[in-house]
Amino acid sequence: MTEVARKYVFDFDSTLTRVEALDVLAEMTLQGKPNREEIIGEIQRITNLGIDGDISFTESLEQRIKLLEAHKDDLDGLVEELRHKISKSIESNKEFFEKFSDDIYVISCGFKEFIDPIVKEYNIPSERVFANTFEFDEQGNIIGFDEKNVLATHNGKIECLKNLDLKGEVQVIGDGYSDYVMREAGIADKFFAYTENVHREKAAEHADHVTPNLDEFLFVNDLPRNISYPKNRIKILLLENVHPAAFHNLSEDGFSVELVKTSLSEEELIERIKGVHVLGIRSKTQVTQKVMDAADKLLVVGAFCIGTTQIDLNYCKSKGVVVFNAPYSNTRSVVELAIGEIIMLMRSVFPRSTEIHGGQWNKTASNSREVRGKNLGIVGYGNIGKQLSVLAEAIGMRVYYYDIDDKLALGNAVRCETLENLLNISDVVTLHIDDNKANKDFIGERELNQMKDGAMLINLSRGFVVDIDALSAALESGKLAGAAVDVYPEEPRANGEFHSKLQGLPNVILTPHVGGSTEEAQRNIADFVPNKIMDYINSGNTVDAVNFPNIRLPKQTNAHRFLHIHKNVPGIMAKINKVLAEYELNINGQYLSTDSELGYVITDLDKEYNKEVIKALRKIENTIKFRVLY
Ligand SMILES: NC(=O)C1=CN([C@@H]2O[C@H](COP(=O)(O)OP(=O)(O)OC[C@H]3O[C@@H](n4cnc5c(N)ncnc54)[C@H](O)[C@@H]3O)[C@@H](O)[C@H]2O)C=CC1
Ligand SMILES: O=C(O)CCC(=O)C(=O)O
Repeated sequence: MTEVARKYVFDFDSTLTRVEALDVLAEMTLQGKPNREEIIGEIQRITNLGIDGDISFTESLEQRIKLLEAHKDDLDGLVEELRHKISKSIESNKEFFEKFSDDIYVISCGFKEFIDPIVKEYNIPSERVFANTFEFDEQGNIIGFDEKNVLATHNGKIECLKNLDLKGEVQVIGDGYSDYVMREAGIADKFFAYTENVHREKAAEHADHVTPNLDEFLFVNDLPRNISYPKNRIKILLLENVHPAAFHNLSEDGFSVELVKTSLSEEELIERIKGVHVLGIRSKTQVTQKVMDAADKLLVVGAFCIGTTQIDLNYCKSKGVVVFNAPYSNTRSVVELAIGEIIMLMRSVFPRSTEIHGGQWNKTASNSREVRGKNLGIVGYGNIGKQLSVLAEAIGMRVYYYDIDDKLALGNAVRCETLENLLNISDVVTLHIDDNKANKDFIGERELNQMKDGAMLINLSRGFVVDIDALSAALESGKLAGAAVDVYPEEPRANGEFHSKLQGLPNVILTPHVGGSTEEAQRNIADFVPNKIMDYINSGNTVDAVNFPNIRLPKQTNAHRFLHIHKNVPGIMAKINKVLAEYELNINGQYLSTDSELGYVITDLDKEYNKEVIKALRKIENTIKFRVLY
């Protein structure tokens, strides 16, 4: 890293700290006053007018101090409060303040009485803090400020910085008007609009660079920092209206997140994927080879659902892109819908409902049966199938299941050796096989004919699993007495018009792929998948990845972490370790996880090393991706 003879001038309020100190002081001193909220609101309004340059700073200060009614004794409490309100990225980058201590200044229109003790902990001595000072009366009440101080005047920071006559490039880091005018006046060389705590449009417009946190500032200036790559530079694109909590979780961690309500076509996605590090989708978006070829920065795909066949998993893997899904978050929702549909179909509730909506009263018991004692055939005894098995038994059904794998029968469920056996005996057949493309037309004319006369079929798995022409023929002929279908061979990318051969058939429940669409499920997914994404981006963990060797790594403490993804070819580990040995790295730990095609090796090492090793590791033949984390 190059150390340039630069000077760094920081603002205090809303930059070094997350708050405006006088607002905090007001909260404290006005406690118990009946019109407290009103006065605090007024103080904040005046503060903002001053920051944006809409009233003179002296005026803003005078008005606020009058409203504050503060005392000298309140200041200790204020300092204590402020200690807990240091900006997150300032707090995590103490190393910069230590190493560049001699070049860092604070110029603030706040007050030395509370700034000095706070910034002292960041190696900024009182003599490099330029701020106002309070005036007290004999009882210690704060009655004003030193009006002779340039910082108590309009554009006082310009005057203050001019008087300092700093040598070298002067960079100002702040959030408001009084900061960017130093740059405009030509006294500072660069202004960085600091938006970690507050985003002021005017400041951003006048900035050489908008810096959402100190990580970004340190990154663009190539200065020592706590984190290898600022998270705000990691772009996340979330499609298909995923729950807003996902946006919240990922933005809270510092990532730049964009939400799109619908899925995108291949062409649209090819356009949008450029520069994106993380893509979040549900079941509609196809992540094809063409999309992956256009993805120049992609690290992770998050499927905010169970199914992953919409993603070319192997191609993602060959590009070193990890895919996560949410294998259990909506399981219960699908199961509850299946239970509801079994009952609705058996009782012919939908035909009765349609009749009465049409103004027809048709009280009848024909084609209306209890589910108790009836045979339920579950095809696919996985997470959904098993949970459905338990609930169906609880309402008195006899459960049969068929699965290609050997599965433990829960409760009294009975395994069927063949699909035909299950179809022959079931009153209701419900499909919960996985979204494997080999399951296309799994239920066709032959299978429907193997079902009992008057039986019902439920498909909550994938549309292509059932031959829709055959199903509609079986319903029209009366072979089947009803069906519930949630998934279709072709589904629209956004809400709107939709057509299916099954429309208008009696005792057929049609839903628009909402098996997993409950508030609870979407909320669960919005926690589960972002956690997996963050765990991979921040630490390299691949636990529960669907296309990648899984590894749970120990916590990275005081070390740099090299993540090397490569084709699993003979001799590659030896090459990696040869490079590490050549550069004499002090290795704290090394972890390896492989499958037949891919190797993922993680090396934790001491922070001090020759950075040329990174280039050497990237150059190793068959390297797919390489990242450094700290
Ligand atoms: N409608 C909706 O909104 C939702 C649909 N789903 C779909 O539900 C399906 C099941 O989900 P999970 O239970 O979580 O999956 P899972 O992977 O836990 O279970 C699937 C089971 O099907 C079995 N299987 C696969 N192919 C088979 C075949 N040809 N014959 C017999 N058994 C076969 C597997 O061995 C496995 O036990 C998936 O297709 C998923 O995409 C999941 C959530 C919501
Ligand atoms: O809710 C979705 O978008 C898809 C639900 C689903 O089919 C799944 O989780 O596999």
